Amino acid sequence: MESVEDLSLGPCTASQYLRPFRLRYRQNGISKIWDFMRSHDSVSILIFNTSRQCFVVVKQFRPAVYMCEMERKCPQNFERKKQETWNPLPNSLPASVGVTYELCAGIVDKPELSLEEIACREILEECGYEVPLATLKRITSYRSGVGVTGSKQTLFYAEVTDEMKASEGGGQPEEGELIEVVEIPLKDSMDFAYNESFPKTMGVIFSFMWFQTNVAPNLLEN
Ligand SMILES: Nc1ncnc2c1ncn2[C@@H]1O[C@H](COP(=O)(O)OP(=O)(O)O[C@H]2O[C@H](CO)[C@@H](O)[C@H](O)[C@H]2O)[C@@H](O)[C@H]1O
Ligand SMILES: [Mg+2]
Repeated sequence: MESVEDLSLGPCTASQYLRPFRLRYRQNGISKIWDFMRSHDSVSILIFNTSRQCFVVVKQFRPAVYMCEMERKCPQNFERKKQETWNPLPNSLPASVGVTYELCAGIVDKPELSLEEIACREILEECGYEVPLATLKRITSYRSGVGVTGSKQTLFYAEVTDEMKASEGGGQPEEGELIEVVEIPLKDSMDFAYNESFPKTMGVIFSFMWFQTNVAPNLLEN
């Protein structure tokens, strides 16, 4: 699917996405420190296409996932030899080890927009469906990466039909996004959720299960 080449690893000294800090504190009289990162909150959306009885999810290359595999297979690349410079990395792993299945999602980085507005924009940009704001259903919110970022993720549900398809989706090319839209038939969805050979986020697994309990029993048999 993807080709990833010319890799090199460098230090992250200033980022608009991640800001590392160390907190010193005393808890019940005991002095402690904790290292953490500030990152954006996010929204994600479980999309179900009723015309085709399938979930609409996205698939994309995630550098963080790819580099976990890199560290597992070639730990020497993470040695802090010349941390202040860019160290070239061998092209030893296929890009596919860093590709994950995810819910359509986006970071919350526009204070002037509501979470629902951000969610609707992401659905259009990434998956190509025009979803009316009022039809979006909030499922719940939860904390992710509680040891490191603790950021809040809010999960929505959107029902779409083929008639609501306005574009191919795929993300914003000007932001470098390269997203594949994938349809998972409802009948295969629980097998997919538990099949570890399809790397995926917890959001996919949880929301597919939520659907089984909360939506599937109300679907008309056809
Ligand atoms: N660390 C980084 N380095 C460089 N560029 C970056 C970056 N983070 C974001 N970007 C840029 O900002 C864009 C953000 O895209 P989205 O708003 O779709 O968020 P995304 O779905 O990637 O992650 C959001 O949603 C998922 C799913 O909830 C969360 O896991 C995730 O933390 C949250 O950012 C990326 O395409 C990229 O251009
Ligand atoms: Mg996204």
